[in-house]
Amino acid sequence: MQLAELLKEWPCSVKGGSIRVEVKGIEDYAQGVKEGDLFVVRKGRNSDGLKYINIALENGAVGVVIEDEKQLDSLKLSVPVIWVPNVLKFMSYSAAKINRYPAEAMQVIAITGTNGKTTVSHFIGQLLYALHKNVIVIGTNGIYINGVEVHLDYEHLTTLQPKHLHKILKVALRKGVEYVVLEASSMGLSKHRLDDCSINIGVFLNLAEDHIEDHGSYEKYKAAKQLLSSLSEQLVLNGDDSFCRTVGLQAKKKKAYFGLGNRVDYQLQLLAEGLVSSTCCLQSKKGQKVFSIPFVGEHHLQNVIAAISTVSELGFGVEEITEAVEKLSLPKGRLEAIENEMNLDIYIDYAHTEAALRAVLQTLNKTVKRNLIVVFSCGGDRDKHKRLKMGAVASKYADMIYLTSDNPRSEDPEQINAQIAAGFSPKQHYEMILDRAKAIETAIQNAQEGDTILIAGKGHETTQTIGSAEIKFSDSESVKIALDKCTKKQ
Ligand SMILES: CC(=O)N[C@H]1[C@@H](OP(=O)(O)OP(=O)(O)OC[C@H]2O[C@@H](n3ccc(=O)[nH]c3=O)[C@H](O)[C@@H]2O)O[C@H](CO)[C@@H](O)[C@@H]1O[C@H](C)C(=O)N[C@@H](C)C(=O)N[C@H](CCC(=O)O)C(=O)O
Ligand SMILES: Nc1ncnc2c1ncn2[C@@H]1O[C@H](COP(=O)(O)OP(=O)(O)OP(=O)(O)O)[C@@H](O)[C@H]1O
Repeated sequence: MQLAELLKEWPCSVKGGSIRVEVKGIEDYAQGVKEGDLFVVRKGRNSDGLKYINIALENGAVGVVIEDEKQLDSLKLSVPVIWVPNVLKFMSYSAAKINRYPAEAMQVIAITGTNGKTTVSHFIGQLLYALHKNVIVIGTNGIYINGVEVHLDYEHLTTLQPKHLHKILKVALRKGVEYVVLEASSMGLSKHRLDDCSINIGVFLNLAEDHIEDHGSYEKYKAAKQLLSSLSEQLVLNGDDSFCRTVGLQAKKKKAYFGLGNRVDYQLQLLAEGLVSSTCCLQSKKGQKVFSIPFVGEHHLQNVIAAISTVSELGFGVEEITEAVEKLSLPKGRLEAIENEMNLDIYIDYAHTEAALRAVLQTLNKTVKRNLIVVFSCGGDRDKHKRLKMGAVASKYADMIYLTSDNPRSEDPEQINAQIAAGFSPKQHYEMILDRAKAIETAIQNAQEGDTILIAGKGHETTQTIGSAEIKFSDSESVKIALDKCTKKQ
């Protein structure tokens, strides 16, 4: 696409060079610039793109985009210098336009909330695939087309940067994908990563305190989440959550509420709960239906009803949707059971917020046969307020707690754990083993037949960040190694 064509509908000022050049892509990482790309100068937390203009030009940049108007005069370059009021918005706009707006040709569902985004996106993906639709799911756990993970070379974020997202969507469209399910992180929304995604349905799950340091305050975090409302044509909202209700009240557009409580368009009532499944009744404008869900626990019911209502709003019948629900499975690292010969119930779960830890412990508390043992810690350099609260929640349900390390980053994990332990009840049994693999091994070694062990916080993750080093680490691998050692000893 010609630069002149790209800039036609966008407020900008241009100096120098020719705008009759072909633009192939948009890039804000100078070392990643390819011949024909526009380089976007962005001031970040650690650096300033201004320092890297020469690298971008050497790599073949055909124009440089800036946000600081003063630089229009100070930068003397051989290529056009383009001033735009907001480089993040421009990156989204131009990535969509250069790739010919692939999202417009598909149905796009974007999901936000503090907890459950990955789970609900995978549920929606699984339901649509079961209904014979081609679907791409993009989020924390990676990119999946029709349930199969696609490995691509891109910066792995929950909400992808537009420069990657629209390229991926263009390829997906070519492969016949009709539905796109995106996780909308608060950071992604506030950085305008989803501005040009033609979102058909915006789904609001819940809101709890999280990412406060990233945004500066809880109010700003809330405001970032709320941005999804204005980006979406239609909303599907959790009627049991007060923030979601407020978003719904303020939005003058088509909306549907879901929930376990009253005054919703899609209500899920729990009729009976077994060890691994629940029998539920769905009441909606489309009628009533009793069916089985292959999970127990309130948060799972909330996630299932969020997925059912979204797919129903896309126009599918309740009968076919509920049939598919019976075959749903949880994404990697979400209450993932690890089989073993020691008669232990071992689970890995991505719970790293107070609400998530409560949800998963309440669920396990229903099925635990003997002691409930929890191995966890909290991440360093962020959300310090949640440590004491997570300690209190763990202590309410756990018979034994192993405090360990969970991406301590620049903080001392011992200090992090002291802040968690401040929330424990005075009688709480606990031990601190900072080496996470060792903590997992000790928990398994000391457990007795019938015990349940929850290893919380890292879920599907494959790294542990200690200081500035990113070390390879996986909870599921560590469990398998520990089980091997313990069974050999027996
Ligand atoms: C807070 C945030 O949005 N950070 C992103 C941001 O970093 P930054 O603004 O600090 O950039 P910087 O490193 O200071 O560099 C400034 C500029 O110089 C450029 N540069 C820099 C160095 C260099 O050698 N060459 C170069 O060209 C950079 O590309 C950038 O344009 O720009 C970087 C490059 O585009 C991103 O990698 C980085 O995301 C990081 C990886 C990140 O983890 N972001 C997290 C906070 C995030 O977005 N997470 C959410 C999930 C949160 C949730 O669960 O809600 C997500 O959606 O994944
Ligand atoms: N509806 C829910 N309410 C509370 N907790 C939940 C809910 N759904 C899932 N969880 C808990 O949160 C954890 C993370 O779930 P999931 O990855 O789906 O959420 P997420 O919003 O994508 O998280 P993140 O933003 O951190 O990537 C789960 O492992 C589970 O412990």
